[in-house]
Order: sequence, then C-alpha cells, then structure tokens
Amino acid sequence: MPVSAMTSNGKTKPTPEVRLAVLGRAGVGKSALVVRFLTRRFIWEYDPTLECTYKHVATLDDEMVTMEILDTAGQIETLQREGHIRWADGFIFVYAINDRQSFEEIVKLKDHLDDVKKTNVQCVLVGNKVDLMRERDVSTAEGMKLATDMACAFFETSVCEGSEEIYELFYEVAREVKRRKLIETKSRRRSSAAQVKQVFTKMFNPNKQTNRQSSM
Ligand SMILES: Nc1nc2c(ncn2[C@@H]2O[C@H](COP(=O)(O)OP(=O)(O)OP(=O)(O)O)[C@@H](O)[C@H]2O)c(=O)[nH]1
Repeated sequence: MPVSAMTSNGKTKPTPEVRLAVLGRAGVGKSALVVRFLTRRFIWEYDPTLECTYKHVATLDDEMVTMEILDTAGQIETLQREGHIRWADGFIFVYAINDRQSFEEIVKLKDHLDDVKKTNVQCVLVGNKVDLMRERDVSTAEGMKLATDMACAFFETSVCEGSEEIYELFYEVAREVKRRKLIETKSRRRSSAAQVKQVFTKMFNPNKQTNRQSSM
C-alpha cells in the first residue's frame, strides 16, 4: 500500500516512490550493505540464494520518500536480471576491493543495463570491504576512473565497520532518481498543456491556419 504524507492544507498525498536495485557479483556484500542501511546492524552471514525487496520510508530534502530496495542474488539468469533492470529506477553497483573479478563484472552489468534501459539511468558505484586493505586488488583510482566512465558517484565502504558512506550512497541515488522523475513529470505536464492549447485554438479559431495560408 502506498505511504501517504499530510500536506499543509490537510490533504494526504502519496509519497514519491524510488525503486533501487543492488547489483553485483556474489559475495561482494550486497545483502550486508542493504541490511546495514536499513537496520544499522551488520550480520555476517546471509542466504546467498535469497532475493529480497525492502520498503523504507526516508526523509530526503524535507520530503518523505518511499524507497523500495531490491537486494538481488549475485548468480541469476540473464532474463531474471533484465526483469530487475526494468523494475528499478536507480542502481547501486557493488564490487569488493579484494575481488578483481567483481570489479570487472561491473562493466558488463552496466553494458547490460544500458542495452535494456536505452536511456540514462541514475546509479552509484560502490567498492566494498575496505577493511580488508591488505587484500586490496582494486585501487581507489581504478574505482574512481570507472565511476567517471559510468558518469556516477563513487563510494568506498566497509559494511562491517559501518562507514557513513553507506547511508550517503543510498540517499545520493534516491535523490537523483527523484530529481529525474520531477523533470519527467514537468515535461509531461508541459506537453499535455500544449496539446490542450492546440485543441482549443482549433476549436475557437478554425480559420486561423487557412487565413495564414491565404495571406502568403
Ligand atoms: N570483511 C568484510 N566482509 C564483508 C563486508 N561486507 C560483507 N562482508 C561479508 O561478505 C560475505 C558476503 O556478504 P553478502 O552480503 O552475503 O554478499 P552478497 O553480495 O549479498 O552475496 P550474494 O547474495 O551471494 O549475491 C559475508 O560473509 C559478509 O559477512 C565488509 O565490508 N567487510
């Protein structure tokens, strides 16, 4: 059921919804990241095969927003992943800094996303497990470079240590999605207002076009 917020004139309006999907190779810490964001707690083990969607109401820039967060499983069929991509408005790409393959997989995931969405999407890139510094296999500079190529923000996190970036990154992508939706709504309204104007012009000035043609 959609969540509602009370407006200043006493009416209720549904809060905008932002759907986020968390993508990345198995074992990079996607479930841990989502659970840390929602509960501020770290749980060491999760069922790797489980996919979960969570609903979370947050206050973003003085407005309530309902966030739906899909924690995907690392190993899934392409068709299933396409379904996730179509469902979501924004994406959190996660790799582990001690797992080079997980970093390389991000490029493939982003390409797949671009193929399915065929439009610019809001996303962030996350290099997790920075507490395992000695096992580091992907440098911060490489992460930053990839984020620049993907035109998105970059965060390094340690979900087990609970770095503040975890909260920031969810809000960053939700804020971007909200902004895009607002722009889309405005331009939709503008184009339907233009259509209405055109209909009225035709109804009340049926000869307008003819006159213009004859005066040429
Ligand atoms: N050291 C360390 N371990 C972490 C961190 N985040 C997650 N882990 C551990 O990494 C393992 C995998 O974490 P998950 O959250 O299950 O990873 P996942 O990406 O959801 O994996 P799948 O569900 O298989 O796709 C678990 O043992 C976590 O405890 C972190 O920041 N540091």
